[in-house]
Parts: sequence; structure tokens; C-alpha cells
Amino acid sequence: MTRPLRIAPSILSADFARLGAEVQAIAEAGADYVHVDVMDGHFVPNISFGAPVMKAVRGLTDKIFDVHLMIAPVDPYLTDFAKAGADIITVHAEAGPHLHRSLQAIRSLGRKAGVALNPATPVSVIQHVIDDCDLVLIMSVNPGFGGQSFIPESLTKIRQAKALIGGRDIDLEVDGGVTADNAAAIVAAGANVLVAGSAIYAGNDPKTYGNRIRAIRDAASIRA
Ligand SMILES: O=C(CO)[C@H](O)[C@H](O)COP(=O)(O)O
Ligand SMILES: [Fe+2]
Repeated sequence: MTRPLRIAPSILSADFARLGAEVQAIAEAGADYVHVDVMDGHFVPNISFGAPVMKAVRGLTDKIFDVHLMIAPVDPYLTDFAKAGADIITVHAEAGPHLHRSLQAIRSLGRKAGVALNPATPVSVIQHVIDDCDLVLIMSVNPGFGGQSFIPESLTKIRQAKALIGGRDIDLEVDGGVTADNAAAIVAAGANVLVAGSAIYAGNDPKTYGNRIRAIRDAASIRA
């Protein structure tokens, strides 16, 4: 079964001074999801924003809010993000010792549960929680910053994650260094949700967003 392709612009690369307008702009430009990168300066070496900021822009569009939590501990904040309007909440497998509990907590809040893997973390780490996941996120850069280059070895991990998922109803997302140039290879490896921050928001000119989203979507639709 081929899963629908989803393009998820990351607002980490938005102009934060105009965050609401930047969210509306990508929604109008054809984004499927709004990817929200939450960083704590502890799990990753950068701080972005938290649930109150996300809540402030949530009402501006009906798009799916795809929240990528790069925070540890993560469990104490799941309710805040659910209340702030997250549709998908993704936690890192490396963020704590009780991944199964975190995934179950997200589902019990009525949200889709995602699990993210850092570049050095093998796919086998999620083998025993795969039926508790609605989304698997393969990080194709070390998390913490936008604008980094795609790590080519990620393609092997995407293939492995796709094999683990098999026929299950689980999305496979890739995040970090995604561009129109590598989108076909990423989708050919098995991914169906592509996060892109700098490739869409570079220059922060809303007039360019539609073409950039379309370029990634068209490239991904061709498949490598
Ligand atoms: O999770 C992230 C970083 O930790 C971001 O989602 C990711 O880096 C997107 O930005 P870019 O497309 O510029 O790499
Ligand atoms: Fe992300």
C-alpha cells in the first residue's frame, strides 16, 4: 500500500517576528502539515519555543500540527502540547528510559504517537514498540538546528524502518536536510512524510513558499 505523500514545513526556519503570518503562508502555499520543533537546550544544544507559542498560532489554520519534541524529560509536557492543539506528538527514543509509557500516554491523550530516532540510534530500538506508534521519524541530521546537510546513511535507516513497519498503518517521516534534490531518493527508500525547514523558508519570502513546496512534492512524486 502506498501511503499519501505529506509535506511538512518546519516553522523552526520561519521568521519568528511574524510567526502567525508564516504559519498561514505555508498553509496557503500547499503544506500538508505544520512541523513544530520544540527544543530544550538540554536534550539538544538549542532552545526554540514551547507549548504557549504553538498554541498562539494553532488557531490560524486547520492543518495537522506535527510536533517534534526534542526535550528530556518529555512525559511531563505531553498534556501541555495536546491541550495546545498538537495532532501528532513525536518523542525521541533517546529522551528517556520509558518510551513505551510515553507512546501510550500520547495515545491516551487522543493524539497520534510518533517516535524519532537520532542518526546514531538503530531502528531495532523501536522493534518492540512499533505497534504503539502511529509515526516513525528518522532524523537525517543531528537534531538541534535547521539548515544542516542530509546524512546519506539515513537512506539505509529509512529502508530498515520501512521493513519494520511492513503493512502497519504507520507514517514514515524524514527530518533534516530534505530538499527537492534528495526528495525522490527519500521517498524511494520508503518515507511518505517529508519535513523541510530551510528548503521552504529560506529568505522568508512568502511568495516563494508555494513553488518550493511544489518542487519538493513534484520531485518526491517522481521517485528515484
Ligand atoms: O528537527 C529539526 C532539527 O532538529 C528540523 O525539523 C529540521 O532540521 C528541519 O530543518 P532543515 O530542513 O533546514 O534541515
Ligand atoms: Fe523536526
